[in-house]
Amino acid sequence: MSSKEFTFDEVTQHNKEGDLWVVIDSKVYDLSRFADLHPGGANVLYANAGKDATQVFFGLHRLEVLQRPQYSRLQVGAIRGQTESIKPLAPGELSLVPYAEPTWLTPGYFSPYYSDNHRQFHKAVRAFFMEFVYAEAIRCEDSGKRISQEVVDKLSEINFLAMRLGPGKHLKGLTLMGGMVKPEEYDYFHELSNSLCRRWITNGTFSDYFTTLCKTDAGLVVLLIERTDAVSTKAVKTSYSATAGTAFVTFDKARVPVANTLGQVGKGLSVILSNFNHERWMVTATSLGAQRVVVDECLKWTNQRIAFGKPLHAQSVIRAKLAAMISRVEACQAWVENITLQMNNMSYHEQSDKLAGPIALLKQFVSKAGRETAEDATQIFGGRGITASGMGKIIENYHRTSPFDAILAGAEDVLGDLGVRQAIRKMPQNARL
Ligand code: HEM
Repeated sequence: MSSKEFTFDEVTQHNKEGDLWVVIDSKVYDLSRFADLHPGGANVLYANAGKDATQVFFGLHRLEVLQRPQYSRLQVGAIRGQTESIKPLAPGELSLVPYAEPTWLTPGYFSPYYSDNHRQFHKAVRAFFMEFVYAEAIRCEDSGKRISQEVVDKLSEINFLAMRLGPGKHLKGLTLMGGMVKPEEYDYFHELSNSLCRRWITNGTFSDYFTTLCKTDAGLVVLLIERTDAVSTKAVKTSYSATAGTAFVTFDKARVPVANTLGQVGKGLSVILSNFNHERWMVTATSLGAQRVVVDECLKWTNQRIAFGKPLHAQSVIRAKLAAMISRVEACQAWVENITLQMNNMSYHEQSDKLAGPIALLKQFVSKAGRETAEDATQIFGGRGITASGMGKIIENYHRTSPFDAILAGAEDVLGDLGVRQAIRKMPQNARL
């Protein structure tokens, strides 16, 4: 990238085919030779030759286009006396777009639930994911390949997978996030605060061990089955993720040591059910993180996309959609945080008794809200919301993958039913109108 400086008058001289410069956010690009290669065609570039194309550029491209090496090298200098104002977030940096972050992370707002330690922890985890995981996750989603051992090792270094199991005695003696939080102080709000970071499930195709519910003459039992020649897996293509490793697993006379029995023989179902509340809560937390990203994308897009001379948000129908999605994500956040507070203060058995119903209803509500938001966002982005690259790629991804949240750990209808049945079970005998 050149550090040369130009006046705007100098740029305006380069205004024709074969000698074509534009200014984007104070930076000067020489597109003379690129014009014929431009995916959007040469004519649109000729129409902007020698001009400041910032607005028109951001109506059609994501910022990341300019950061790709093959395009960043088209920059020949900058306009004298001006500095760039449009920058990507640094790792760990918070979005300043309204509602893109929950209030506990927004300067000037308050929360009864989080301490400064939660905030520092969240910042460090977010920075870690941006620095070490995000690029790899995107690469593997495109290729369907297993994540590298290097990233797995990085995650192990901070004991991320152990933290994903929630607070508890399994954390004893571990150094969490480089010592940022003591194992005995790690709580469900720390875990919730991780939810703004994307992650993927590695199972089936990549697993070394399979936690399996088996039917025996003595009843159901859960076994930890090691991958051997007797175990084969076949990748299953899904609409939600290439890196989820979803697989069809076949066991052919696999033998398992008695020591690999989880729980008691005949009580297998209890073992499987024992994790459900935490898993369902975790799904609501990750859905919430994704919904915030969608709000951030939609507010930016409706602000920068100019149609008929006005930003998209000049249309009341667009503002109504934004209002609905903001309200939904704030409602979800408030409910998730309330449940998280209960989890922090209840024993495992109290949680099983008092929270199974509320968590089931919460998950139903959050995943439905997510899918409504996915629909609204797709309408706002139009054709770009259904293309997997370019401006609407995150919306396309969320619209395609949000049904995952509606199914994983219990489908919406089943959870709604469970929530109400739990409430009915707890009705006082003498309750009358
Ligand atoms: C440094 C300057 C530019 C670069 C590197 C660039 C690069 C690209 C790339 C890579 C795409 C493919 C879509 C994507 O990945 O988002 C694209 C699409 C497009 N570009 Fe550019 N572009 C530049 C400037 C401009 C300008 C000044 C205009 C003016 C109108 C323009 C109009 C378009 C259009 C109309 C499309 C198709 C968009 C769509 O189908 O949604 N580009 N450009």
